Amino acid sequence: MLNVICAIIFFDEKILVVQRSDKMKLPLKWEFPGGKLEDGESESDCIQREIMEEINIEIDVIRKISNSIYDYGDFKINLIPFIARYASGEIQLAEHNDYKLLSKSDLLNLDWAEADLPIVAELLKMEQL
Ligand SMILES: Nc1nc2c([nH]c(=O)n2[C@@H]2O[C@H](COP(=O)(O)OP(=O)(O)OP(=O)(O)O)[C@@H](O)[C@H]2O)c(=O)[nH]1
Repeated sequence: MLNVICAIIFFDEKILVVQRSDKMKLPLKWEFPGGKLEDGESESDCIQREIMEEINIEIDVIRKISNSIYDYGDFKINLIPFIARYASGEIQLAEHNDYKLLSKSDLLNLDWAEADLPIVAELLKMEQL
């Protein structure tokens, strides 16, 4: 099983979501930025590294929320989400096709990677960070 860390990054009340490119696995699906945990790496180091590599910004990690295990058929993932706050830098996409800053109530309108759906549902229920 693949351990993937992702970040739900708040810019004030808005949340950053990114769209996979048509050349990636799960083409054009929306997800939270992140990536695979490397051997010996802490989850917190992993998410800060991935966000800098993919989005070019610094974040403050706040806390972990419930993980989501999903079997895509050809691979199975354990998706581990962290709530975070934007700290500094300008968004520049290295791999993704597009991004949006959305309020919580708009999240459900996207075509999400399946593994993200329980995470989006939990986020919608959350009263505060
Ligand atoms: N970063 C990220 N990955 C997710 C999410 N949801 C989800 O199913 N995934 C899947 O987790 C897998 C690992 O993420 P990745 O970004 O490191 O993988 P990748 O396919 O871009 O890289 P690869 O081509 O080297 O395998 C991807 O297949 C991706 O589709 C999510 O919210 N964020």
